[in-house]
Amino acid sequence: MVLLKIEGIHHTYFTKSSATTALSDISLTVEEGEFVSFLGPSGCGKTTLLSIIAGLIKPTEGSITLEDQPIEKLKSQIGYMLQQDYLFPWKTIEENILLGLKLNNLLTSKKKQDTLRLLDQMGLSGFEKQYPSQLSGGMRQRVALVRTLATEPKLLMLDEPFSALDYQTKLRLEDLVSDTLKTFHKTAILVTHDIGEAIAMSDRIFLFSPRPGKILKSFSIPEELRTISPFQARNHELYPEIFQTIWKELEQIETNQ
Ligand SMILES: Nc1ncnc2c1ncn2[C@@H]1O[C@H](COP(=O)(O)OP(=O)(O)OP(=O)(O)O)[C@@H](O)[C@H]1O
Repeated sequence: MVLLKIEGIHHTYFTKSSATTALSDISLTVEEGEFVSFLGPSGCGKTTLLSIIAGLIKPTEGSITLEDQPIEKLKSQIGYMLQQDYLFPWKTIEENILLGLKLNNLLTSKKKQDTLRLLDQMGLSGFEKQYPSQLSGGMRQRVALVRTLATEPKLLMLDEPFSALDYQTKLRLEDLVSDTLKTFHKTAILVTHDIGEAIAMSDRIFLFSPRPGKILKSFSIPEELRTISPFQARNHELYPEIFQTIWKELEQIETNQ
């Protein structure tokens, strides 16, 4: 079933003296439970597209629907995990993860129990009363994931959520995020510069051209990789071949620039 439908998106930023076209003719669909990645050169409009999907920017042209309804009406159904965790430093971990539920008047004792159980599943039991500054970067990103999942969003936007982490933590977190999203059958869009991460985590990858961003190609990841963990996928015999194919496409893009 199609969850997200993007049709004919164009976007131009206008300032007093200039007009910058960031996106041109973007159309795609994302199925419920699917994990897709946006991969492309810096400045090709990936963040602009995420902001449009999130309903934060109105596109110059085109439409976006979530379950056939205009996205503007469904902003609360979208969850975020960003490069920075944006946890409130003066609130405890428990207060941070329950904040979204509280603000949306959704906090019940059952929801609280479910959210604390999720924190436990993330290996963070015992840290409820601690403050973000007492946790490592990887732990804070796990807290951010619990906070995001607590409100049960239909669509998750992951904007380079692992890029500020050290390599080992990043690999571990990729596995944890992938496993959690599969368990909850969540739909997600990942923006990344990391080809390996996109291959290891995604069902499909959309490759963007330089600005104005267009979708040049989409790659469907073979089932053999999709049914194993990202770490295992990075070690699968099919992985280097897919990596090479995407690498060559990106090189081609640079040559044509
Ligand atoms: N508020 C704005 N006003 C004017 N131009 C903007 C604005 N925001 C982004 N742009 C321009 O639009 C283009 C796309 O920017 P965007 O941040 O979406 O790209 P990106 O692919 O996410 O980049 P990166 O990978 O470096 O994060 C860039 O040329 C950028 O300079």
